[in-house]
Amino acid sequence: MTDDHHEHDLSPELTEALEGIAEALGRLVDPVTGMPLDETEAEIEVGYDDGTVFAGVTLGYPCGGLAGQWEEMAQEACRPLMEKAPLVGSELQFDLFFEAAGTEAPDHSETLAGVKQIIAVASGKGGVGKSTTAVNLALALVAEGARVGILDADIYGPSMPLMLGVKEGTRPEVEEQKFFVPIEAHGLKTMSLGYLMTEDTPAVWRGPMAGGALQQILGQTRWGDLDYLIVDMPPGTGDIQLTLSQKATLAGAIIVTTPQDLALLDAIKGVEMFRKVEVPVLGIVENMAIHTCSSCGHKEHIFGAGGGEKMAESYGVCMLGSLPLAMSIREQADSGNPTVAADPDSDESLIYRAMARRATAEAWLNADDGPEIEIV
Ligand SMILES: Nc1ncnc2c1ncn2[C@@H]1O[C@H](COP(=O)(O)OP(=O)(O)OP(=O)(O)O)[C@@H](O)[C@H]1O
Repeated sequence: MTDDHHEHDLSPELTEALEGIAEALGRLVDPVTGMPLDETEAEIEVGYDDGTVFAGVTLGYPCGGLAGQWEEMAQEACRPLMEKAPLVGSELQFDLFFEAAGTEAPDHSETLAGVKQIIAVASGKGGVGKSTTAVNLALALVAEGARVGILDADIYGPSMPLMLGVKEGTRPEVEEQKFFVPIEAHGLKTMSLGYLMTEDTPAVWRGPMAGGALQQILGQTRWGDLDYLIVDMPPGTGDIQLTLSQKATLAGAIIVTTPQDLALLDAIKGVEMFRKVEVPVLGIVENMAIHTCSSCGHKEHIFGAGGGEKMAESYGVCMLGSLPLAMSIREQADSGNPTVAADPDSDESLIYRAMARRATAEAWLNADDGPEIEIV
């Protein structure tokens, strides 16, 4: 697509050269999806003004961490054209943009109207590090350039207030007697059952009532404009999880597992549950997969290597990545400053960021194929 802003003053040679630039950009292979831009819904815009070629690529997932790589790829692909008449002597200014695809959700309440995609983070069983992963993935999306909210729907142990360093006893503001205002932490809009529970209430929220409570908290929070709302689901694959998946129009689900056989079997149940309700599984995260010895740095697959990968392959889902069992991940989460917020360029943070890009890229590709899924 050629920007027609200045087209009337462009010579036919210049117009042709700019079209060549657009074509060269269209052939670039997106490092995250592995697809040439031409085969995706990426938008390419090219314009020219006073010795500068302006080129922009808009992707459907946030990708700020790869902006430098894109710049190099674009400059290299366009160089042959930039070195030839009529562009020789001009400069190429390249910009990478992001625009999340919206999920059509006519049944959504007004509070969710500004939310483009809801993504669930789930696990087949408890204790695999689902909440830690959900929080770090949400922060990773912020680091990549998205507006993100997170709903802690873990009724059995809402750990988010602690993990995000929200002071005990902080309660969300209530507007018009029925809307919660999310609490901001580390650049995220957050809402948790933990903000509403007191020592006496947990029992009331659990069990059969929980599904309704979650539904209510999801719909009664004024999320505002968000690219992604991450829902940290309760562990397991029972009725509560199913209800939430059916009632909210989910753009996709991410499943967290550890590499042990039993956890993997439970993760398979998770994949099957989402498939049953036609929610696309965006991928599997393998957590606590490798142990690094804190004194000698030796790395070991304590539960055996490749379990998550094999499972992902045999179920036709994407393996988003593996996280090590790392003292830093636990300590940072437990002290209210999760890894990606504490050190966005550490090795572990880069893994979370790559996984976040890949998962949202999957959601983008899914949004392209055919009709939106709507379950009521
Ligand atoms: N990769 C990791 N390395 C080290 N510790 C981790 C890692 N991931 C999570 N943990 C730690 O494991 C514990 C359990 O994690 P978390 O609360 O995220 O699990 P969960 O699956 O959400 O649990 P539940 O289902 O009980 O809510 C926490 O103390 C957390 O800090």
